[in-house]
Amino acid sequence: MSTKTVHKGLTGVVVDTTGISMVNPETNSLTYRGYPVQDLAAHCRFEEVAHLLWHGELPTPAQLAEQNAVERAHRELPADLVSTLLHLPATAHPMDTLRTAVSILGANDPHEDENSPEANHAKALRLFGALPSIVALTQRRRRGLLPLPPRLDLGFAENFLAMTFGAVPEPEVVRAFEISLVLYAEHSFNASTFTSRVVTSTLSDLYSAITAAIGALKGPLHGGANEAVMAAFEEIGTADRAQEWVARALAAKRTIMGFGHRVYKNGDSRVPTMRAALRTVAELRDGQRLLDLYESLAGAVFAAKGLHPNLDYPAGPAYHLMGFDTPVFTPIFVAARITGWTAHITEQLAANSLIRPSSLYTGSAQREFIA
Ligand SMILES: CC(=O)SCCNC(=O)CCNC(=O)[C@H](O)C(C)(C)COP(=O)(O)OP(=O)(O)OC[C@H]1O[C@@H](n2cnc3c(N)ncnc32)[C@H](O)[C@@H]1OP(=O)(O)O
Ligand SMILES: O=C([O-])CC(=O)C(=O)O
Repeated sequence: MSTKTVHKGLTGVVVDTTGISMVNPETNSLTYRGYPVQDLAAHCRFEEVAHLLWHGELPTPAQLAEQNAVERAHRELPADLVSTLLHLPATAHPMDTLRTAVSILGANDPHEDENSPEANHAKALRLFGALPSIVALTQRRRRGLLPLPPRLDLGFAENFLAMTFGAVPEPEVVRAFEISLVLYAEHSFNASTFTSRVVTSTLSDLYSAITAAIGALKGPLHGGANEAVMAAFEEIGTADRAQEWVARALAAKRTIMGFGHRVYKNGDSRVPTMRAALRTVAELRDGQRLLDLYESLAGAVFAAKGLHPNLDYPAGPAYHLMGFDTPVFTPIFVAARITGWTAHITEQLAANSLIRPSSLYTGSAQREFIA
């Protein structure tokens, strides 16, 4: 009889230390490098939060200007990348397009295999600048529109939206979008970040770690839930149908996307901030019907199962009201989480140990081979 204990799903297993963020389920709080995420969302540009995650401190004006200059220089996508992306089927999932794009950027980077902190920071900035352009291209292509050039006079969030929709929207919508980026930026050892650390631990390259992380984020139990939330809203239709829909879904043992969390059991610390951002967008974009459905479904799920919403629940409808197609929601999450992923890759390399857990064998006993 084995004395090994199986930690299914690694629940509760502490696999390493991190100085990047702290998720505290007891107090329902999340801090990035010590700062409460709500304060960062209220007061910081997303670029400042990116600097904080990468360097441990908020930037001085000079540091921010320097980082912005590099990020903006990467917004223009290489022509061969654009041409390859335009050859992918127009029906490809935008997460597949994004994963392919990162892979191509890696293959074209002569410094791909350099793993010094400086080389990897340069790659992080390259992806930080390029990802919104790839997401915008993908969204426009879905609507039969040509890609737009980047706007180098604009900040990260404004440029992202202008490249997608052709103009900068109302300042309140830009702020709501930027708040979502700050909230999505980092969340300790979630599945995609852990994936990036596993790949990094083999001393593979940053682009390989990020393509793997994108694959992990795509699943509906993780980042893909923000898309699945919209599918549920469409299925339910109106607020008055939510309770009956929940009863049927739970009776059929369906998972209700956008609810529950591996770490937070009493509510996701980011939800109130994102819910307020959703409300702002809903007021500007005729979203009362969606808001009613949001509240009614949340109430019905809590009443039936005691589950709280996670960040994907308010983010999905907010992106919908901003004008994004549902399959583009998780790619936006990627454009934000690239900051957290790359901070973790650097942290992993600074004190690396190959990540290779053990397993408890339950297959056939050893037997004789007969040729
Ligand atoms: C940004 C993010 O990635 S946040 C996460 C996004 N993912 C989702 O929204 C997907 C829906 N949620 C889920 O599938 C789960 O809550 C997870 C995967 C996020 C967390 O899973 P776990 O930590 O394994 O869940 P946990 O052990 O707490 O589940 C307890 C019970 O609640 C149930 N449960 C948890 N979440 C849900 C849900 N969304 N719908 C229905 N039942 C659920 C589980 O089936 C389990 O039921 P049981 O005791 O009868 O078997
Ligand atoms: O922490 C998790 O398991 C998932 C999550 O909320 C995130 O990655 O933002």
